[in-house]
Amino acid sequence: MTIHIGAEPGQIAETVLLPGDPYRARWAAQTFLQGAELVNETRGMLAYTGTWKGNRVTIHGSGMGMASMSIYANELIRDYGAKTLIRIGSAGAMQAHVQIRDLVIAMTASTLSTPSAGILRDLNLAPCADWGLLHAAVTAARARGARTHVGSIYSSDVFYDERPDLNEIMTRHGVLAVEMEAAELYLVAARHQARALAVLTISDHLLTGAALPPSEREQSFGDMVETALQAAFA
Ligand SMILES: O=P(O)(O)O[C@H]1O[C@H](CO)[C@@H](O)[C@H]1O
Ligand SMILES: O=c1cc[nH]c(=O)[nH]1
Repeated sequence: MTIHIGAEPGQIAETVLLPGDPYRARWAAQTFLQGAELVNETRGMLAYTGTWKGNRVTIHGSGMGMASMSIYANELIRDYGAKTLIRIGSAGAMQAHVQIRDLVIAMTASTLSTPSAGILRDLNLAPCADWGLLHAAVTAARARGARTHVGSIYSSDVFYDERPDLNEIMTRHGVLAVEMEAAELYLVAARHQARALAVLTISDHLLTGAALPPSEREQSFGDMVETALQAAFA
């Protein structure tokens, strides 16, 4: 047990999928895992451990934002021995060719700052996905026939952004999408020799205002979850 995770030692698998939304953790565990058991509900942050094709997996909510992700990533790696952490999240598209429902697999994540900034000080360390996971996820996503983009994303500290100038600069520099956790996940994982990746589903479009209808969310998120599971055990 840690301050934020109520699981007993051994109840967390070495492979952890991390959706921001704890209810997505419950849905993904019930849909994709065999024998899923609730292993955490501290602060309502649901986590389930079960198996996928015989491999042990935990699906654990991370909450929204890098401060929350930092807490869970630190405790999962340092206290429970997690070795592979894959974020499964929604994101807003920042490029015209990236469409609603598309998958974005993040090689790297730009930020204004992260909770790790106090440790890194003046070092502008580029948060970077694990290459093996990235390669396996791209292979799996393309084999499924999912429209998939691979490149850089932006991890924002705010959802209600008031810097249209910044978005325009990022669009010009090829940033594919915005979300709120991947950069800190990559940095914490790197610091503790764990593997990390973010596989994202485009839920809305910053340039067009289009958004995924709630009724279609599960099927779209399904491609993301299965891609993450295939990558973890490739
Ligand atoms: O769908 P999730 O995984 O929560 O991810 C995105 O959605 C939340 C904002 O609505 C932020 O957490 C952002 O990163
Ligand atoms: O952080 C996020 C997530 C989804 N869509 C956005 O516009 N931002």
